[in-house]
Amino acid sequence: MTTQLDLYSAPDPERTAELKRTGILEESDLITAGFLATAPGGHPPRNSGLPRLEHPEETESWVDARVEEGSEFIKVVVESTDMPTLRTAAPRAGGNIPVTAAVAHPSIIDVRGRVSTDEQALDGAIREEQDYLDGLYARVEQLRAEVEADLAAAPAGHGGSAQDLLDRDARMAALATRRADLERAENGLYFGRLDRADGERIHIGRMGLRDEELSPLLVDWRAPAAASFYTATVGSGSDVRRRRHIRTGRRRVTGVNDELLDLEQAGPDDGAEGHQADAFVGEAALMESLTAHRTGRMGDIVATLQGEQDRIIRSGAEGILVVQGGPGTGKTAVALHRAALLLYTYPRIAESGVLVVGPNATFLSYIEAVLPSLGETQAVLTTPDTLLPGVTPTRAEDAAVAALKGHPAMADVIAAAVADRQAPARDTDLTFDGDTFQLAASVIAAARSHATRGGHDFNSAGRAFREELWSHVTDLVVAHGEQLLTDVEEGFEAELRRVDASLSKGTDQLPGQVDAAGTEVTGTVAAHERDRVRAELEADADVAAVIDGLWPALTPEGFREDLLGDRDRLVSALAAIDTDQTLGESGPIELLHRSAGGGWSLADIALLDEAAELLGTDDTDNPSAAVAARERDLAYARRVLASTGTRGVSAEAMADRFAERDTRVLAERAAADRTWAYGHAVVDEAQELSPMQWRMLLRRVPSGSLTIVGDVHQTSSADGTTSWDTLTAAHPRRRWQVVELTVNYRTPQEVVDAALPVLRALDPTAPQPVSARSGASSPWRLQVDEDLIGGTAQLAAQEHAALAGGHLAVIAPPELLTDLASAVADLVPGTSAGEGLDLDSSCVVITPTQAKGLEFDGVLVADVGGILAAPRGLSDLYVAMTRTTSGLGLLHVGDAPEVIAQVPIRSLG
Ligand SMILES: Nc1ncnc2c1ncn2[C@@H]1O[C@H](COP(=O)(O)OP(=O)(O)OP(=O)(O)O)[C@@H](O)[C@H]1O
Repeated sequence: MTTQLDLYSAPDPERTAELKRTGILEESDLITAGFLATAPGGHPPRNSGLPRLEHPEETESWVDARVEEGSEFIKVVVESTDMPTLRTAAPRAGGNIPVTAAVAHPSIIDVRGRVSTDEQALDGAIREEQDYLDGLYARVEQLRAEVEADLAAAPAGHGGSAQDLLDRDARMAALATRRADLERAENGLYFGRLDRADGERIHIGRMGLRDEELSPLLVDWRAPAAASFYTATVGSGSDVRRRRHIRTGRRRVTGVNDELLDLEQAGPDDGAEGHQADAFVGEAALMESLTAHRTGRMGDIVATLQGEQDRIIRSGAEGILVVQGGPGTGKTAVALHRAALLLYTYPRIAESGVLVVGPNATFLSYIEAVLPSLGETQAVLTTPDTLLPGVTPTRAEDAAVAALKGHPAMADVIAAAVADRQAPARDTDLTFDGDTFQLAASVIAAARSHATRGGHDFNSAGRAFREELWSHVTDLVVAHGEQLLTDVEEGFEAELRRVDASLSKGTDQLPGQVDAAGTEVTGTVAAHERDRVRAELEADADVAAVIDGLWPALTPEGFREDLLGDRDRLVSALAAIDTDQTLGESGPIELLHRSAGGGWSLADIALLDEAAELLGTDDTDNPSAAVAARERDLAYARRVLASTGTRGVSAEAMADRFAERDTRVLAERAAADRTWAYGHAVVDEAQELSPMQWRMLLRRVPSGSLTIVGDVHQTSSADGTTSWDTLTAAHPRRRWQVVELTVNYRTPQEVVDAALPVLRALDPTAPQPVSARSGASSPWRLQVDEDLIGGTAQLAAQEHAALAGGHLAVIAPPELLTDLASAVADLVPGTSAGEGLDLDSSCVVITPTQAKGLEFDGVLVADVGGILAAPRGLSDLYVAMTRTTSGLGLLHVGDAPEVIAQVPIRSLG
């Protein structure tokens, strides 16, 4: 049964009196106002402490009230159900607190506490915004109809040149994009309004819309005109008088919150909240969003961005912006919104795309919907292990080997190893046609010096080197031939003289100075004869082996195998650097040598990329990419011709046009090309990257425009960054700026406080983190000495049931994962774990590394001691404890580790 409640209603005084009489409300409870609104579907937020609805389609109601200074809390009393009463976060003075209560039988909901508002003003505001929203949708419908008409009117595609077909293709693609844009309008199209002192109103939304006269109806949130929606505060000098947040559910306005920024203008009953300079922007809308259920996927926060976040998002595209921030401060959200803003603002970035790098595939699934929801598809989402097209790491590797391969000195090792492959200058013999020729060391050295002049890559320089040697060898062979001819000639003349003498008959002319093949028998070889000699030389496998061997064409993969698989080569390359001091004394040669063969590891990717950069492309040996591209173009051309019924154009001719104008979408082209120059890159969980991975990444963005977000207290990889100074110092020529986010939007203050000793153990000087809300969680710990797996699984089942459909993560050390996942799955069907983690599952069992960047309604940390035992155990524990939006349980074997000792104990009940 669906129950509809009035959108807004004042509390019923009679009913209130009855509630006081029956003791549900206390006499001292002051009820000044209460409002209800309904939105079908959904569940109460986890933080409400209310059970999930068995039939969520019945109703979900929320109460929105302004809480005045001095109030401690507001409480929602739900009569006629046995649901607990709700105590929300202690309100900030002057802020709005949304309270969500799910009511199966909503006979009455009252708000108590000192709350006040003017429901008539709100009612009017909602009607006003509903009218505006209706107008926006009318315009959207009109634009949609135009796009559909254009699509229908597009020529069927018969006949015409290949160029015409391509133009038609491009036009259809543009119309389809426009249609997709307009479809996005169904979700949160309009969310903000600014009233300026001069009476101008700006309506802000997910996209820009204009009326038929081209006057703006809706300003895209990214446009400069929208900036003050996120940043204007009382006393900030802006001319904004009122900021209004409009909450919508599809095409219906469900709530309005006003903040008056020009307090002198605000009357006492303006129906709006005053705004403190340090308060949140649109607090009611923000709190509603923060306490909503997690879905397993990140959503955009475009309606509730806060000032410090907005300033980062809008800062210019130049240089590298490092955003440091504790857990939950919105770094990921900010980085993605910044990418959307840059794509919108700078055409040159849109033309070359944005690279988004995240720590693992699960994290990419978690964030993948954010940019499309903001209308941006020109981004390539990737992880460090897929940054090198065509190479997939399949091999696990020791942390010590991985750390060694990630060390910045490996760049010198690779460079030295590459140099070692360039023509060692020693006398070298080769045999051709039964004769032995010598390439003198001095000739090889000169050719090498000519080839490396001008800073060419290894393979280009190698081509020049080999060409010089081929030419030299040809000279040697030709000279040898000339010598033979001279010898023959001299022998012939001697013979003639002998004959002359014997015949006593003089001669001054030899028969035929030029023979039939054009060879000048006087000693100079004709050009075409030289070419013939060169061709014969090149066809000689032994000669080619000697010349190619002096400076071989190399692929990065072959080079890496040759290097790591050959102890002598390693010794020689490592001799280039002071191994004791730079790579440690743990036997770098042995560690690296051992890691040869058996596929690629993650750390190999950056080494291969470094090698690829120095080696350059080897087109001669690798035509396959070009062949594959041609086949793809041909197949596509045939499909287009077949589907459009075009005659008179061959698939080959059309494919030729594709080759000139690659029809793959930008993101596809970029992802397949190692040398693609992205317009901007976003690097998330950036603290995890090794110095060698940084070199690889920075190469992808020659413009040097990057947004790097991370937290140096959450670093878990052995070769990751624990100070941004190290990173900036390693690349002094780049332009760096480090900024900080300070407020945790994910984790309630109680959890932040519970994690504080861990943070302080990591860094005693770390600033005290602040959360946006409190009162939503009571972290606990429990000693589980016997049957850790079974005990944890049981607790997980209990917690999962208590979440009533909310998302639970059990975070455990890697060695427990398999057993724990199967034990939890026995009790909680549908539990997901391991590779290919299903984020839609309401229960997951994961390691701290896998949990990076994710968030859940509740978290159970299994075996705190086991997590702390890892090389970066404190960081891992800090990550694990800060993934929750509400509940946190910590399980430990034996005495509680010191860093969690002050968390209250929960007894097994
Ligand atoms: N202004 C905001 N409005 C609404 N929600 C927000 C806002 N800022 C952050 N959040 C929410 O807070 C949560 C944490 O954000 P996010 O994952 O971006 O933080 P983070 O700094 O990357 O965290 P971590 O370092 O722990 O991975 C997300 O659910 C995000 O949507």
